[in-house]
Amino acid sequence: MRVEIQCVLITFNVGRELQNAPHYCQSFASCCNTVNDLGGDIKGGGKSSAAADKVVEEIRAKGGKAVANYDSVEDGEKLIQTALDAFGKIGMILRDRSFARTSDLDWDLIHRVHLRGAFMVTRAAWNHMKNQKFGRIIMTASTAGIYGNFGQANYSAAKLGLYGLANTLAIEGRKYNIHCNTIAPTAGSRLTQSVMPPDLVESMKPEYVAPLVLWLCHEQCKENGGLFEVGGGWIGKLRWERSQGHIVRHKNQRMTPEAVRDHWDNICDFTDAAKPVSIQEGLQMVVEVLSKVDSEGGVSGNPTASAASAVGQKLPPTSFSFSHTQCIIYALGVGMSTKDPDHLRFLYEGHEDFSCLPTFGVIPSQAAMMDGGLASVPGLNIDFTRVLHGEQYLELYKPLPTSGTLTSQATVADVLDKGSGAVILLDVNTYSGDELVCYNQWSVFVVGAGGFGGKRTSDRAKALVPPPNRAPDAVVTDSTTRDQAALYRLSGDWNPLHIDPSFAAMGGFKAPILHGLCSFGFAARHVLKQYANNDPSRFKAIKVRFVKPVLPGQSLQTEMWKEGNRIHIQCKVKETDAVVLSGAYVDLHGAAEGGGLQSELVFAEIGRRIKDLGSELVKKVNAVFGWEITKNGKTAAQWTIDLKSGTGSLHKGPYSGKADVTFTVSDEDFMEVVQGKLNPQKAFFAGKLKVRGNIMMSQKLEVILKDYAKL
Ligand SMILES: CCCCCCC[C@@H](O)CC(=O)SCCNC(=O)CCNC(=O)[C@H](O)C(C)(C)COP(=O)(O)OP(=O)(O)OC[C@H]1O[C@@H](n2cnc3c(N)ncnc32)[C@H](O)[C@@H]1OP(=O)(O)O
Repeated sequence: MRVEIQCVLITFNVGRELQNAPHYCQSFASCCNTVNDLGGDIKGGGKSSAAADKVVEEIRAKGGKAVANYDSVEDGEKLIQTALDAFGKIGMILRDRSFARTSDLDWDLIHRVHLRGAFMVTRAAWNHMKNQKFGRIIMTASTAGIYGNFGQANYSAAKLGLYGLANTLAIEGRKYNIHCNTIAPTAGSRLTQSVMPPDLVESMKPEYVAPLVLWLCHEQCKENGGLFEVGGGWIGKLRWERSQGHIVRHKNQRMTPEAVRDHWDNICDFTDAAKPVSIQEGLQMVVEVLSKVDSEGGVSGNPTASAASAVGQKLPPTSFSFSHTQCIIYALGVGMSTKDPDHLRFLYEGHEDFSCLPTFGVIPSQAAMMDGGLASVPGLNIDFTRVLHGEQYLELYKPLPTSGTLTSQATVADVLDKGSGAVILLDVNTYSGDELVCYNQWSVFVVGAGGFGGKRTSDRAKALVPPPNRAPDAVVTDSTTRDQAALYRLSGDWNPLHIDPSFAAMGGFKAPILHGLCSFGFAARHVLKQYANNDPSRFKAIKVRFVKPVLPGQSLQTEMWKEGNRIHIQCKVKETDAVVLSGAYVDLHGAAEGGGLQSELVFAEIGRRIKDLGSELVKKVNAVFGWEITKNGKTAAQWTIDLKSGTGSLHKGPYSGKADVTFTVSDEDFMEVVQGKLNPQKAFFAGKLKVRGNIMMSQKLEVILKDYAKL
């Protein structure tokens, strides 16, 4: 296509891109040209009229009209005046990028020439264009500005600044028929000829750029505000594309960097991307977002519908990698100390039985809650300054490793309206590869967020179990330290509620409070020591309700009731006698599992041995062989045994039940156990007293022997 342009053309900083233009483009010849070039060398120094004069000569030789101008483009008025003096009108401004390369430090020079220069010249021309109701402005940007280019920060910024300028000029000029477009040419120039191979410079001839400029300047061309890459005979248009994005905050909530991180993939997903062309379109999206957030309910709004919609939602899965360091920090966090030699196996990675405390099982799943996971669930508009830990259930399916990577998947199991607060139940499964390692149920109490008309109870909630109505079987008292929370938080619960006095005050506490899971860890290890010889493989599950806050430095008193494999627990703060953990229990795996036998002795044999101890201890109960254990005239247990079948029954209170057990024990050890000299639990765990068969029965024996020792 041949483009005929009847116009006044001003070129500034002409450079090589247009030096040869008159040779191939007749259109220059048909214009009235004002050719500007400062004539600098590529470092911005020097001054020569050669470049501008050469172009003027060539245009004139083609029969065109041209005048040269050698002023700096900052003197835009002088340049425009040159055009007006010569031709009496202003048409098009061509911005070329024949800019001498300079150092990064010379920011001001680059900006003055490219950005400020464009501003000055355009401003000088603007009113003339407005008056004549026609204008075509071409900003010459650079791919260095569009894409960036190593070492060209100042140049890139100035060049893309031209595009920003052009965008606004396109809007402001539209009604005066002033169009402003931007080109980013790839062309051989004074700038690039020193760095490009000659044949490439040749193929990037200015002749392959100028026709685009001429078309954009044509009065028939409607293009306005466009950005074009051009070079080597190819032209492409660029535009903005915006991903659908993702809303990362909820009503009445802080927007957190964690939420941004967790939704990064959504934010950057260009599926169904929009192509906004105006700031209004951009704003429209923000308005839509605001109305979506505002219409959200949630536990702190008026949320029946949206809170219900949160149920069943999955939080982003999280991965948690740990080594022995995290296991040890956790053990210290829940009060383990080298003062107690039994604790060494949890504190020293070189210990032959080095183990991870079972309650460490809450830590991998905690990552799923804490790191913005909970904040990301629509409908749960949680005010995190009002969050308290309400309850926790943990069940292990295998002993925890001391290092590895575990992944956790959390689901909102239910949202309850407790009047004074809302309770969010979260089920979290934690896996090692495909294998389920543990399950947690978190119960998050959001103070003051109740009263939204939701349901009060849930069959999804792990039930609390009250302790038996008797004095506890065992009590362990342990002190937390003033820095207990500061230490515990290193395991990943960075909630400022536990360390920052001003944050604690916002929640209505006079001082930072201890993490619920810290007290939980204390109580669990008390049970593990008391009833499982600190053997983590005995731990099965734990359930706890946090009834009142504990302050770091207070002493925790764990009361325990043993009912078979279930150890009921309740914790008090010793200084205040306030119950802080209630309805709680730890389930243990049966002690006898895997015990094995070397030789077998049936009840009859036990009875015989007990009988040998003396008549006060053993009596024949009935025709069937039997015995009872008494001391000081009181009966601890009555057992009967069917000699023929080798099975027996226990009669008395909680011990009653069918017995079907065999024992292995040396005479001496058995005597010591019965006489209370050897702790039955220790004997049991030391392998001196082995039980096989009905596990409940073995537990009962332990209790019977313990009771006997008490008598
Ligand atoms: C990313 C986030 C996930 C991570 C979460 C954990 C982050 C941690 O950093 C935070 C912590 O560790 S906080 C420290 C540990 N927790 C505490 O100290 C809370 C102590 N408990 C309390 O203060 C009150 O029980 C209190 C304030 C909870 C409730 O007291 P009241 O408002 O007086 O309630 P009450 O009148 O006694 O009972 C009303 C209904 O609520 C039920 N309820 C009470 N305590 C509950 C609790 N702890 N958990 C769940 N439900 C509880 C009651 O049963 C009652 O309901 P219903 O009538 O149906 O039985």
